Amino acid sequence: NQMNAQLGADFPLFVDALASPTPVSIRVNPRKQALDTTNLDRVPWCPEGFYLPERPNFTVDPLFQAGGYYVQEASSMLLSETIRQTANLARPLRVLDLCGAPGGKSTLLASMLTPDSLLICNEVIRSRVSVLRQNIDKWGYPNVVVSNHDPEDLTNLSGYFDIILVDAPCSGEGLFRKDPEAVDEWSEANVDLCAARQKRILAAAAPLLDTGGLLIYSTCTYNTQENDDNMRYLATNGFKNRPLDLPADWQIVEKRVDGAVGYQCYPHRVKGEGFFISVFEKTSFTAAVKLNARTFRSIRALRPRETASVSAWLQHPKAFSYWEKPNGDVMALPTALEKTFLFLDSAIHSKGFGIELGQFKGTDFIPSHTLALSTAIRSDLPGVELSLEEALRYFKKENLVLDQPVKGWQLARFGGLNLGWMKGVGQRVNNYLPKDWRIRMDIREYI
Ligand SMILES: C[S@@+](CC[C@H](N)C(=O)[O-])C[C@H]1O[C@@H](n2cnc3c(N)ncnc32)[C@H](O)[C@@H]1O
Repeated sequence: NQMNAQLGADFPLFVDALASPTPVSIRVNPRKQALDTTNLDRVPWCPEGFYLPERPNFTVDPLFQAGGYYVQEASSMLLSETIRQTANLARPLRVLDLCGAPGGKSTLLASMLTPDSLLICNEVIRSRVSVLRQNIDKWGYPNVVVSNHDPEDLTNLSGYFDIILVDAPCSGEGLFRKDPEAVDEWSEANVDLCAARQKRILAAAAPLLDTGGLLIYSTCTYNTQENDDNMRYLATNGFKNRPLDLPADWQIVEKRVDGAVGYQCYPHRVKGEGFFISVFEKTSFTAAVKLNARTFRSIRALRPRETASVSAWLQHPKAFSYWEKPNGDVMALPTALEKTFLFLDSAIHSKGFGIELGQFKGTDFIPSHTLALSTAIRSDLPGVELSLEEALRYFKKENLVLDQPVKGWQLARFGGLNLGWMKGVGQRVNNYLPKDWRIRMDIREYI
């Protein structure tokens, strides 16, 4: 009934669209270009977004496992055009993705920012942080931090950010076609709960922005109790709405509420699911918190000899400083962001920043999987280009038997992208894929 009232004459088209197949779309990683996109249709509002003619099994595509692309619903890529029209992307920005897991919009944001920008990807639900961490590791950008905080718990970062994305937990009406579980979870009581929760998240996000900073509020629902009421809440609580200029042929609907405008994708108008987005600029002021941390809490700087050995794994070794955690993990921090990380180290519980390089074991250095996937790794390290069958066996964590014997640390590669580490010992090649990255499905029909 709500949708009927909202859409009027369009309602039957909307119902028909819900019964039609879900479009499949991906967004490529601009720093790991390996996928041939020449024959793919483009997502109009995102230069890296493409539609696939059908849904392949992504798990068994090594390019997907290597972070060459992310599988993302097309409407939500509207974030790309939204940011392009409202932010100055040429300068370093501090960006917070407050409701981050599983990381779709985080990886989109990472792709758009300058390398000396900071992106914090936060997720409050602890069990969802590991999938976020894994997707961020796959994407491979050194300027991204993962954190696990309740939005109300980030007051140390008051006045700190240029952009905050609140991609809010919502009633999910826009996902009814793609995800039948979203239908079962819907109830009027849940809409009430989501609307109130979103308001609490927006209220917690507001003080974290600098004056003039952008608050981007998005949901995957059509519900006016969520989208409209929260736009109204922002417009009357220290924020000025920032309209976008979207071409009419994109068929994205403008939703006006008391002079503020948000943008709604409907599945009968766009090739994508239901999605809503709006942008607000902060007009009020919140004082920043001063923390005078002079040293990191627990990591120690590596000695010059250790630094010389580990820095050789990176393409631009001088762009990083080198550190060790108490558990022996060696990390590289981008020097442009060292002061920022020092501040963050005392301000938030981070689930890792910089690049985890690996660990010293006696005279050897065991490189980490994160390093293999990082865009900062040296491009001329020894490696072996695997066939599809070998790559899938690699992801099953099998020890490969290669045509040519190899010695020492080798990158397993596919389509030019790094998949992870192997080590040649005599005739054998040991597989260093971490256990929790192993694919569990039966690969026999794909090789
Ligand atoms: C729509 S999803 C985010 C999707 C993600 N931005 C992406 O593009 O992949 C909303 C996220 O908010 C988180 N969440 C749930 N309750 C929350 C709360 N009270 N505060 C902040 N985030 C919350 C959920 O765990 C979920 O990961």
